Amino acid sequence: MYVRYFSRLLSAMAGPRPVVLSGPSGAGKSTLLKKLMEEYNGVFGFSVSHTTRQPRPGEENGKDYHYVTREAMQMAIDNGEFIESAVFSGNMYGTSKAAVQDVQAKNLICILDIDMQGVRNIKATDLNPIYVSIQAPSMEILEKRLRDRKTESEESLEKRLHAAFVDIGFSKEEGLFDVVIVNDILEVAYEKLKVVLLEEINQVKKTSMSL
Ligand SMILES: Nc1ncnc2c1ncn2[C@@H]1O[C@H](COP(=O)(O)OP(=O)(O)OP(=O)(O)O)[C@@H](O)[C@H]1O
Ligand SMILES: Nc1nc2c(ncn2[C@@H]2O[C@H](COP(=O)(O)O)[C@@H](O)[C@H]2O)c(=O)[nH]1
Repeated sequence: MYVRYFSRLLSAMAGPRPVVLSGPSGAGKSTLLKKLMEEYNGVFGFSVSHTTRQPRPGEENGKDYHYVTREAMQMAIDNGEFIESAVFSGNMYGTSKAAVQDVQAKNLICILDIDMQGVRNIKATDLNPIYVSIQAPSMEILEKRLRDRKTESEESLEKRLHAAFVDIGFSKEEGLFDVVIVNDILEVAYEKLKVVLLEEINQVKKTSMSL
């Protein structure tokens, strides 16, 4: 009984486990993440990554990403400011230590939206997140979603589809992800995601109620 009590106490003190959302570009990670943030106000916090890609219309510096030059990003990486970084579709992306700490300091569930290289790099850290892979139902549907989003040039689209092909193979690797969710019907995928995160959501709600 005491063992269970102390292990619960220790896990509450450690704060909620972060969540890694990964999967091909266009699979629906940002869409699902946005729904979580809207439904659970004050439960989740987004780890704002750095990137060297240009902002898309509607994206905000400091909210969607920290948009930086290659030189600034490389310097920060060399200074040890990042827990992981990767080159994706010709641009640099990375999770700074500060991005994660900012969210964890508020005792929120930290969500990282990162590519497969990031997943492998995070595995080598002590972050201990829940790893969720979001997949589209097929390559054809993925391509249609990416084209319809109208954010990519033909060149960028080709690179992203190639990365997606590799990603789909890796997502089947034993033990890499805690769960793989196929995002076909959005509401169904969202319900599945909530079930996976329920324990952490309840922990944050309970802690904030007792404060
Ligand atoms: N279940 C779904 N059914 C139909 N369209 C969807 C579904 N989920 C997402 N979409 C649409 O597909 C497009 C890609 O989704 P989203 O931008 O969330 O993908 P992503 O995985 O975050 O991509 P990236 O890694 O490039 O940021 C968006 O236009 C979104 O509205
Ligand atoms: N390894 C990392 N990957 C990241 C990070 N931030 C985003 N990403 C991934 O990049 C691609 C493309 O994103 P987009 O916004 O240009 O469409 C996508 O798979 C993201 O998950 C990061 O900090 N590290």
